[in-house]
Amino acid sequence: MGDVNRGNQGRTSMSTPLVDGLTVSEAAGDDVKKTSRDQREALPGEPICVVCGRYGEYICDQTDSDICSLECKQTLLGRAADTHLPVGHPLPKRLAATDECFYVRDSESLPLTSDQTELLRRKLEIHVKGDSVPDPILSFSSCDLPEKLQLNMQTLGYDMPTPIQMQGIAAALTGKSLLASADTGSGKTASFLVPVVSRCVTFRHGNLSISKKPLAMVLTPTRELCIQVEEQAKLLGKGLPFKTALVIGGDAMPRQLYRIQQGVELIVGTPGRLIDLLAKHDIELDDIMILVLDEVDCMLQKGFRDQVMQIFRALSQPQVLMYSATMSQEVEKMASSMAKDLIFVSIGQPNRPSKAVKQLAIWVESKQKKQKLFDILMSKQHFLPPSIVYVGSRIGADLLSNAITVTTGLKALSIHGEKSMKERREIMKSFLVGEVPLVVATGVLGRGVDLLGVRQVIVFDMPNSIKEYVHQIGRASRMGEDGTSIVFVNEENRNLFPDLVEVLKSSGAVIPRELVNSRYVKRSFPMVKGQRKRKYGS
Ligand SMILES: Nc1ncnc2c1ncn2[C@@H]1O[C@H](COP(=O)(O)OP(=O)(O)OP(=O)(O)O)[C@@H](O)[C@H]1O
Repeated sequence: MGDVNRGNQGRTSMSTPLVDGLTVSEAAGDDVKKTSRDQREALPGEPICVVCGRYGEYICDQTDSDICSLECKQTLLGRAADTHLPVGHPLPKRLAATDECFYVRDSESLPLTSDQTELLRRKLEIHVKGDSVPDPILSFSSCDLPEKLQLNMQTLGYDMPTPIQMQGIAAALTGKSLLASADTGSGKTASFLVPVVSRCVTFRHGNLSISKKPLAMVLTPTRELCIQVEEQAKLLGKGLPFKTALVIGGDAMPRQLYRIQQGVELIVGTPGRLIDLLAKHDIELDDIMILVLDEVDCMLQKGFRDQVMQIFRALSQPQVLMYSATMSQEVEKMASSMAKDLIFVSIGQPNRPSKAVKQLAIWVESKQKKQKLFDILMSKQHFLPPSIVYVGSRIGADLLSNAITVTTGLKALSIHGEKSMKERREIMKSFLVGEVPLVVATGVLGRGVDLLGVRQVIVFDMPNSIKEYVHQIGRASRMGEDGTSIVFVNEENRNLFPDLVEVLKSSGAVIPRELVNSRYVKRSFPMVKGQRKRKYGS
């Protein structure tokens, strides 16, 4: 039978082949859980089922994965059979079901009553604003996505939608424009790519003309993020009439142009290179029906805003999907002016760091920062590679990465906007495959990039805004997995003290004494009777 008991967890291997009627293995006993519904939720520290996230009571003998029931074993084996992930692509991730009532199987996906919808939104902290906002979807199979797209999603391990996907996909599929915010690492990319792929494929199937003008465009602030979004779009659109073109600086323009001329459904690019391309070549954009602004608050900031608006004006009133983990009223205002009848979606509280990242703020004078960093990197207890160190300048990144290697012997590489695209790609690759344990980066890696495996971020130079800090430490956790961040702070960062204290407080992190006592921070401790009032402010 090949039964296995794993340590003191008392779990058994599930080795009986699953056939109709579900024969039960002797080892697993008569009371083996047949469906995931029969299984309880996992307690903290217990193994979880790789399929549904409940208690992983058994070990699948064929894949060695934790599973909760015969039903999930069957799903797992079915998935393994048609999984053809590209080389180097991470294995599908585990997503823990957070609420049993809401993650339901497809056959049970009946429309919700309005009370249920309200309860669901309240439980998952889904906030919506706008006219005729559709109900969130409960499963990917409930919203008429092309079958091949659903298969591709399964291959990627997307079994259940995350809250932003539940509401974002439902809203985007109506064709309405959307401004959405949700935590870093919570699945926003698929939340816009799934409707993009679905709408493009449906359009192509319904319009058999020979013209293959682009139908959708995704704009992001950095080349790294564009590369990643395009890669994900390719995986989702595999086997479908869905081709993509990557339009970023540093790569040869003729090749990019050639791809577009051959016919693509989606263009992913940075605004600068796109404008360059559009100015020099005749690219017809009149079929573009969806424009995505990823990291929208950054894209509508000075620096990008004019370029983005120039591109927007060249399109014929597309659906606009705008996403970020951080928002502001100004962004809301601008977004409303770009799209009529906008739907607003936010999950949890905007502008707060992911709760999965444990933050540590350390007060360090600027002159001591390097030594402090070396101490951390040389401590087995505190250095948790692979890690990213964020600095404020390109030269700073080069100097610090060299100093790290010389002083600690660790292989550290720098990545920033002055390096060639070839170099940037190679560094990213060696970092992601584990050849390099540490990367020292500027803001080019600060937003959006999904650095699977990274569980530690060290913010060596505090960025210019608390929002960038939220994005940077967000690299330490994807899909709610635990991560840690360390930030060095001193008097030079006083402009950000009030915001930083707010963010640390809201996450339950310890606030350094120097910050608590700083005159730049408004203290909210009650005054003791008779105590003299202190003045705060600059
Ligand atoms: N439904 C899902 N089930 C399992 N994994 C998912 C699901 N949706 C997305 N993921 C994975 O979760 C990870 C994080 O997703 P993503 O990069 O889209 O986060 P994000 O919200 O855009 O974060 P950021 O704000 O940092 O850009 C990715 O590795 C992605 O493949």
